[in-house]
Amino acid sequence: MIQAINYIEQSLRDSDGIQVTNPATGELIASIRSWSVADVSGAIDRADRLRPAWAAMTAQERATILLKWYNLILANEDVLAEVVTVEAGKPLAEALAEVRYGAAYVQWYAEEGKRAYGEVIPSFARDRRVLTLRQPVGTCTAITPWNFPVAMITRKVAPALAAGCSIVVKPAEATPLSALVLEQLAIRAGVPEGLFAVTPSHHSAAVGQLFCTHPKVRKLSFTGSTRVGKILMAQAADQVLRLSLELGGNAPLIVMDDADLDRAVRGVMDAKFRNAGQTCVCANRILVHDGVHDAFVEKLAAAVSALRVGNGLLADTQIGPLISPKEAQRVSQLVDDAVARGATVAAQAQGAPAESAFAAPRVVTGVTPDMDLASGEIFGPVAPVIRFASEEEAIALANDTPYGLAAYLFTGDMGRAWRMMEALEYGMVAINDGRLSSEVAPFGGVKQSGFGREGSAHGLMEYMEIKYAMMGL
Ligand SMILES: NC(=O)C1=CN([C@@H]2O[C@H](COP(=O)(O)OP(=O)(O)OC[C@H]3O[C@@H](n4cnc5c(N)ncnc54)[C@H](OP(=O)(O)O)[C@@H]3O)[C@@H](O)[C@H]2O)C=CC1
Ligand SMILES: O=C(O)CCCC(=O)O
Repeated sequence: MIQAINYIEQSLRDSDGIQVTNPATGELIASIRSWSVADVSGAIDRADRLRPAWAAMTAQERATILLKWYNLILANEDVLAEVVTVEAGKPLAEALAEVRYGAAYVQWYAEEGKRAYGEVIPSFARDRRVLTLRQPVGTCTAITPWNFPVAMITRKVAPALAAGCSIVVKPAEATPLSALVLEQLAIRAGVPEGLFAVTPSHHSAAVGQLFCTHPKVRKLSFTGSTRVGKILMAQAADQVLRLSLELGGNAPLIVMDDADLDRAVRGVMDAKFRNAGQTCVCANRILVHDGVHDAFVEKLAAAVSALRVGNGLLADTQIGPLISPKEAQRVSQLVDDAVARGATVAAQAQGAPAESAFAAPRVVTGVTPDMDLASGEIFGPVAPVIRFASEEEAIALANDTPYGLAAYLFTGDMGRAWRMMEALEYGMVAINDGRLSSEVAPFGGVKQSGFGREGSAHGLMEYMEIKYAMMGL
């Protein structure tokens, strides 16, 4: 932490700043500068002034700097992981995995930026030539959440910089420290100071509005709740601003009666309990075929009861706190409501201190789709189990939600896997596995989970425009 504090010294302020606390202990970690809307506006102007020189560089020159940034992130991975753990709560091993995952986006886009090819299209006339080129969108903005304080930044900033854009980022108020360290490492790598600017602010709504209305801004990329995504989309209409929205999810995880149950349990442990259930791709409803329901629940209950809950800095912790005591209370209320309506807590891990940000990992059976535990995004370590009797019913239940981000399917029949994968109305489907996130793959949703893709070659195109050039001979 001391090294991290050295990196971000300039951002540290007295008690009037943003108070960053450790969710595991409630302790104050740092008080940092909260940017005013006028200051953020100035940061956008500056990023816009620096942009043309950056865009004029070759992709290879930008790649060299991005690869330096990648190496600096890895060289400082322990520092960054500790910052992630103390500000977001996730266990140190998971924090380190996030830092490496986040760094991988920087490496990927350093390389992919060199492949932003145009086309020569067979012409519509003998005396005309038709071509396209890819050009950077311009000055971009991003708003990021607290659940992945490193990776949600790098997967927006790396493609933006690789494409030749500048970008101003407002991180979540709960987790600005990782973002500030990333910014300092980027500057050390050679990214001109201000081209990628981090502007933590108490005034999230006003900064969001500024990002949508500042005349120099050409794009906003947002990861967070569907509620805020809708506000931003409405605000962006006035400027016809380009948007990428990565919003909430309600991921089904379907276990068919021909599935390998041990594999399915491992899948739930990955897809449900990663980051204590606080990811938008976390399995939110475990749909289990009648024929294997009891056997599956028994295995899942054993695995969940054995989870070790505690402070993320302790070596054997598997489940850290939620981001705040309020979130833990909200998750408990969802479980209480389901139980009052007939559901049962079939298993619970021990060790979550009461009246804190910790929430006990639980398996809840007898859940029906009308319960809030099944219809909303839980964002906590609770696995609600819903029974079904046929493939058709599983698909109908899975698709019966306004969300469409990720879905998981466990089956031993490859024909069924293909058929069901096609029928699931989701941007991402994992078959016989609980993890699908990777810098090489396009991450994103359909329906009210948003639009746009992050990662892969598609993620670069979010920061580029196609220009069509026609030449008469
Ligand atoms: N898709 C995903 O990855 C995520 C989904 N969620 C879902 O959202 C729920 C609530 O989480 P929460 O953190 O409140 O998510 P939010 O959508 O409120 O926050 C995400 C980001 O948006 C900012 N923000 C908040 N209000 C506005 C606004 N009016 N205009 C512009 N930016 C705004 C936040 O800033 P600040 O924090 O500084 O207020 C933060 O940087 C979770 O329980 C979960 O269901 C949450 C996080 C990530
Ligand atoms: O919850 C999120 O928004 C972050 C996605 C996590 C991932 O990349 O897997």
